[in-house]
Amino acid sequence: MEQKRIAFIGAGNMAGAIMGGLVASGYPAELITASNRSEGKLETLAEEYGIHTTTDNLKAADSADVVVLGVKPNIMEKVVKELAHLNDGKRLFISIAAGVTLAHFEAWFGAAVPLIRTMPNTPSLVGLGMTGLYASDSTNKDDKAISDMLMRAVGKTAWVKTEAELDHIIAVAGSAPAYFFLFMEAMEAKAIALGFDAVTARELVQQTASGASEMVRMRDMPIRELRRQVTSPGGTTAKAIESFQGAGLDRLVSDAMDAAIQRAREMAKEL
Ligand SMILES: NC(=O)C1=CN([C@@H]2O[C@H](COP(=O)(O)OP(=O)(O)OC[C@H]3O[C@@H](n4cnc5c(N)ncnc54)[C@H](O)[C@@H]3O)[C@@H](O)[C@H]2O)C=CC1
Ligand SMILES: O=C(O)[C@@H]1CCC=N1
Repeated sequence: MEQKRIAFIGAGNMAGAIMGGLVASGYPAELITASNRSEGKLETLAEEYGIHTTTDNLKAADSADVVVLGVKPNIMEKVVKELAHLNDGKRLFISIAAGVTLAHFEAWFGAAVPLIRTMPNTPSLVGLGMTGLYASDSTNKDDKAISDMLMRAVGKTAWVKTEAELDHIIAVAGSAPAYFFLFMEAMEAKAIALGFDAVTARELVQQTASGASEMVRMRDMPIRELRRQVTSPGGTTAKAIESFQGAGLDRLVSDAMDAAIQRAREMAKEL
């Protein structure tokens, strides 16, 4: 694939992770420019990755073939309107923002735009991201390939065929690290209440979560079967699982994921 000049507009946590992943995967740092409102983050990025930096969004985007829009959803309209005249039908725009739809982008650009919407998650910061991607009709094969390459630099990718499915990706992956953190927080708090010191409690929870996750990754069997293997009939695990299921865990999880999807739709309407 021909190597493109890539500009990141908004160089926060998520965009910073993608830039780091790109450079680590061997993408030439001299082809990457980060633009951010504040200079502090830019200095760190320039030092760590050797990329170009600027506080001038327009300058960054103007010199790029691919523009990654990495600002928060409520800032997006302002940023896009500033860059709208750069939409020449060839330059690719990639959004990582939740709840900002293709219709918003087209309204703010004032025209159809080659745009790929993505929904990453924070484990991208440690190279274990899971990103959903959706391509607008104005994009081509190369646009999809470069977006996929960008997000694979920080983890795995899954393409969806409709924009609505990106809201489902938010529920299953984008927001989902927080569900696991919440569960781990509750376990850590209980471990401390049981008398473990904070360091040990954290390690017990972290290593167990990581071990369970690795088993799902490495063993080609249903997750239900992995659970069954821990659960001796009449044993301790069975009692714990009974307690979770008695409290309606499946329903709680399903309701929580529906709430995330609902909020993504609302956010789109609020813009
Ligand atoms: N945090 C998460 O779990 C996820 C976040 N996202 C999306 O990623 C996007 C960025 O989120 P984070 O990286 O977490 O936020 P962040 O706050 O770390 O990054 C946003 C950056 O944009 C900069 N910025 C603000 N106004 C600007 C402007 N006018 N021009 C240039 N830069 C400007 C800020 O200084 C900041 O560095 C959001 O749209 C969010 O919806 C998507 C998936 C997951
Ligand atoms: O909570 C949010 O709105 C963003 C999108 C997915 C994860 N964080």
